[in-house]
This record gives sequence, structure tokens and C-alpha cells, in this order.
Amino acid sequence: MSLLSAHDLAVARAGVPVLEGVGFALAAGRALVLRGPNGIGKTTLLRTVAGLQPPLHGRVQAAPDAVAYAAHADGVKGTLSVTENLAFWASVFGTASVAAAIDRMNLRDLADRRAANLSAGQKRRLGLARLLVTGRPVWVMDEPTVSLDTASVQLFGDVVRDHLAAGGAALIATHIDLGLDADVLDLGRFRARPAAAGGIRSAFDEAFT
Ligand SMILES: Nc1ncnc2c1ncn2[C@@H]1O[C@H](COP(=O)(O)OP(=O)(O)OP(=O)(O)O)[C@@H](O)[C@H]1O
Repeated sequence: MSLLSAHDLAVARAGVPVLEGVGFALAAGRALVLRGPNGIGKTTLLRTVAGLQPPLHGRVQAAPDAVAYAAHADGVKGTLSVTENLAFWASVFGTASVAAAIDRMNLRDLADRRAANLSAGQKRRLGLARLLVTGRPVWVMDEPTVSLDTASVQLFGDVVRDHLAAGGAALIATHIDLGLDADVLDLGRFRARPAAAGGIRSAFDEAFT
């Protein structure tokens, strides 16, 4: 049984259709990598899957509260320490795995540092540690390795691999090889036809894009 699936999905950015007819099913233990050139619609698809914007057409299926989304932005609060940031997210998600997440993402030496004073790569590690504290099975990630050095990419690949081994799943837009045994979805096949472009901006799009 799949943890996440998309059926005949069409998505738009700022009212303009970018992808249509997208379908996939992601089973427990599996990773799916989204591929395609800049601007094809990877972020738009991930935002739709994460519930941040409605599809133009089709549907996304996942259990309630199954999906954790790691966007381009790290989603960290600069005035809070590393530990406080994760404690905040743990309280939001009703989990208590902050210390484990700090250890796993190699943040122990930085635990008391204000997030504003982290380097870009350290901030990214903190942003990704948030996935661990969500306790959610489906990780949806948009270019998660941006700013990470080679060792951190490897570390994060290991974290995702462990997540999959524990029965989780991952949907990842990435140009980097994380060393996972992943399926690949080439979004070039789903480019919206020009005739469908220039669509009407929905009220939701007006408000949230
Ligand atoms: N806020 C916005 N307003 C209008 N158009 C946008 C906006 N954000 C993105 N777009 C357009 O929507 C299309 C899809 O963008 P999206 O960010 O989903 O692509 P992507 O595949 O994730 O790109 P990249 O690999 O560069 O991150 C692009 O043509 C882009 O120019």
C-alpha cells in the first residue's frame, strides 16, 4: 500500500499551468526523485503534494498528517537557539525527539547557538533536523542538499536511508545523487501543453503565491 500517491495531477504557479497528468505512488521504504530542468515545476508539484496549494486537477492521497515538507527555505527562527527551534517544532508536531535529531544531524556542538548565527550549511542541517522531529512518515523535500558540504550530503543521505528502512518514504526534488536506491520521475513527460497555459488565477493563488 502506498503512503503517498498522486493521480492525474495538474498544478499551476501564479495561475499558469506547469504540469499535467502527473501520477505516482510511493510505498513505504521507497524514495522517488523528481527530475527536470529549472522551472519545470518541481517546487510547484511539491507544494501541491504538501497541501500548500490546491491542484488544478486530480488528487493527492496520503493519510492525514503523514507528510512533512522541507521547502527551499529552512524555516528556522533566527532568535531561537538550535535546540529551541527544534523544541518548537516538536511541540507543534507533538513529538519529543529533539536530542536524537540534534545528534543525528551533527548539531550537538551548535545546540545552544542562535540560528541567526549559523552558517548556511549549518542552518540547512537544522532545517532538515526538523524532519526528524516531525515523526511523520512521508518526507517531501525541495532541494534538501543546497548549501551542504560533501560530508553533510552523505550524512543526510544516511538519514534518509534510515528513514526508509524504518518504513518511511521520501519524495525529493534534487539534482544531487544522495546515494539512495530511488525511483526517478522525469517531469519532462508532464509539461503542461501551451494550449492550457495562461489559465485563470484562482483566488487561492492570488492570496498565496
Ligand atoms: N511566484 C511566482 N510567480 C509566478 N511564476 C512563478 C512563481 N514561482 C515560480 N514561477 C514559475 O513557475 C514555473 C515552475 O516553477 P518551479 O519553482 O515549480 O520550478 P522548479 O522545477 O522547482 O525550478 P528550479 O529547479 O529552478 O527550482 C516556472 O516557470 C517559474 O518561473
